[in-house]
Amino acid sequence: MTLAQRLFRTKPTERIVAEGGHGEGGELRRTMSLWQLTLFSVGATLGTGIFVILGQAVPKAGPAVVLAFVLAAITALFSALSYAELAGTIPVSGSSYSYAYATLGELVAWICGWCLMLEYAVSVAAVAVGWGEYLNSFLHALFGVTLPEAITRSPGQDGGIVNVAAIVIVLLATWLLLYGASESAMANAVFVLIKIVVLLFFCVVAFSAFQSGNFAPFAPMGVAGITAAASQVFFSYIGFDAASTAGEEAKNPKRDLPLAIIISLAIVTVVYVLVAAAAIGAMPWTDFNAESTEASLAHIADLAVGATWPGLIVSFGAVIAIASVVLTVIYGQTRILFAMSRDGLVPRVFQRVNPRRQVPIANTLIVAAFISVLAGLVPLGQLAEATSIGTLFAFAIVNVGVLVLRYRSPELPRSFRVPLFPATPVLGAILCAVVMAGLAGVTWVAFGLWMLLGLICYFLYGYGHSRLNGEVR
Ligand SMILES: NC(=[NH2+])NCCC[C@H](N)C(=O)O
Repeated sequence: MTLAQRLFRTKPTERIVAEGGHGEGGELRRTMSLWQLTLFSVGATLGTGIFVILGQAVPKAGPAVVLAFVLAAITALFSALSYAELAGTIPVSGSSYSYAYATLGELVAWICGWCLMLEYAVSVAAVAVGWGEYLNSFLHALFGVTLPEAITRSPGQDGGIVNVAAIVIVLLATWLLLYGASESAMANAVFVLIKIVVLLFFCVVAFSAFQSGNFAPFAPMGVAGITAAASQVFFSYIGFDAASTAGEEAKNPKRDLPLAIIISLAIVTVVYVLVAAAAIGAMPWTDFNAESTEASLAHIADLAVGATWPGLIVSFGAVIAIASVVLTVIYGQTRILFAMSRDGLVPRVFQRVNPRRQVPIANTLIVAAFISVLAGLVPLGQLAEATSIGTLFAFAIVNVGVLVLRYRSPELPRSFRVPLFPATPVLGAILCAVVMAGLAGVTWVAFGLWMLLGLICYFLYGYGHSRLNGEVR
């Protein structure tokens, strides 16, 4: 087999599907229903983006931040449709990694899996840091005390030594995941309902102090401001694809995965646009401070009512909301590694399943340890951007994957088809590239280094251990 043949060999779709659910030592269990999958995706999506990043995006676009949310949603929608098609065709746990393996070959699949580590593991670390801030705002509103900065901030942020709060939430989520996927999904469902109710509560409170004058001038920074804000808030939409990592634990994946992906994106978009409009209506945009990572929604709720209890409720909602992001995204990361391990591209320990719990225990513990170190020690502002660039790259690959699979295997049964093919996936890939282009230069450099590291790992390990070695396609 030549080098090129090895790098671009694909794994047959039927074989990927047939291997679904099987791990070493045990099987994953199919327990998740459509609504659990939908809440899983909402759980992985709705979090720091609206509770923390909204406050930082407003100064970029002014009241037109509402449009920035719509623009980011449209970008996400194209990719969501492509995800839906591939998730319905190849319903396994590896998400875009597995789709790339079936369509674009082993090397691209590896690169995609490597990007997913930015989307999942690295983003959890970023999100866990936001959790500490809302925890403090909650404790402050309830008891008038806050935890010392030394243990709620990362080194490099003022006063931070180790972000113990971020580590604690990662460990709590891990503990729940070790219990089992269906227990985790149940807990997540409760968390998601709480966060949606709290955000609706915020809307009611903020709309009660609504000043339509706050919306004029609507776009003080012009179109450039809106697109800059859209690139930033794109982070808040990442996660609608989380259901695609649960393909091997879904009861009826072919029907439910596409639906879960699209419904969750719709829910999240409506909530974001409402919350953004309510927030601007209640507080003049010039009062938002880009530097502050302070619990901005809680502050607005307090202002709107002139009391401190609304902020207490909002902070509580944020603590729960962000916890559910941490939970679902760690889950996703473990299942992606599970799929990669089954293909031999990462060590076998990641596919070992505990037969009693039906959970990949060692895998979960390794992932949790890695994320804890990252969350505790790395200042994560920039990591959020690294997450976005990696995610957009993976999304672009999914869009291309739809095109390739339609031409190469038109006969495959597809439970969902993107409308207006081929325009939709082509536009989807272009939009990803456009948003990527809007990210900062340092983010690109970091991304380049990350990719280089990934290639080194692939050639040192995956290339030689791939299960496809010895087979040519
Ligand atoms: N793969 C993921 N779902 N990562 C988490 C993304 C962050 C999430 N959208 C938030 O706003 O908090």
